Amino acid sequence: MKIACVQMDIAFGQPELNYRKVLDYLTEAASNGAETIVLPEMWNTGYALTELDTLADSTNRTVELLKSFAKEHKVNIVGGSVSTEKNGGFYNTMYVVDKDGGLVSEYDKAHRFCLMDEHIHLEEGDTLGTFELDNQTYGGVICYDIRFPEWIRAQALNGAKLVFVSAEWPEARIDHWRILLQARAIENQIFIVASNRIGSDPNNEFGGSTMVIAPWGEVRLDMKKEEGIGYAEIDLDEVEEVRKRIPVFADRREQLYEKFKK
Ligand SMILES: NC(=O)CCC(=O)C(=O)O
Repeated sequence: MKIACVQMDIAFGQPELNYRKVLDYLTEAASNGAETIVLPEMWNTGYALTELDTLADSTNRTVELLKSFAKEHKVNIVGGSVSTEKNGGFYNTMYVVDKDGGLVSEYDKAHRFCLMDEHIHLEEGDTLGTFELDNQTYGGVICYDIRFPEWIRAQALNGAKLVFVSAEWPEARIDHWRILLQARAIENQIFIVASNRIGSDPNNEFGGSTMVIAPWGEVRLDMKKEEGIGYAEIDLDEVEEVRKRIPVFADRREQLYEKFKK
């Protein structure tokens, strides 16, 4: 599978500019033969959280855009995340559409990041975020979620051989980003495909380092701070090869862990 990761700057609080830019990137990736395209976190508004009442997507605009693009270009899209308004609150929502234009996942970020005020402005999600594309199970999480190993493990235990990550991760902690992503790949023996933004907003400079990491831990793509699209070829059979080499999942002792759970 040819994967395209979009690493872009996001215009703070300016959805019109961001929708146009994302459409251009989707068009470029599809014309270069991508089968699955991955976008970063909160790409419609950035972290303009105090303005969500006027800026968040409350009309299904993002879903309609992704669905029609996917169907026309026969491409899967892991639509990063966008700020949404639904059920009387605001959410940080990842939409995934398949190449027939079907919505296969709507995942709301489960862990709110207080250093960026998410706990004040956003509701938390409570679904797992696994989904099916081309008869394979995948996982999807958003940024801060990667600090919770049990959350990614839950996705792996539910069959995800690859977990997509969409992020707005600041440069100040980019070493954590890189190490955490590699750890999540190695401990779960899965692919991690992670798209982060670059540029800055009034509060943070963002660190890029969009990466694809293989189940043995090798970095197959690292975009550093370059704006644009990074491509990688992925063969999910590698997951089984690594699990044969070191049978972590067969050796897990679930009952032992339950015994000492606090
Ligand atoms: N947007 C986010 O969730 C950022 C998470 C982050 O920066 C971290 O250190 O964790």
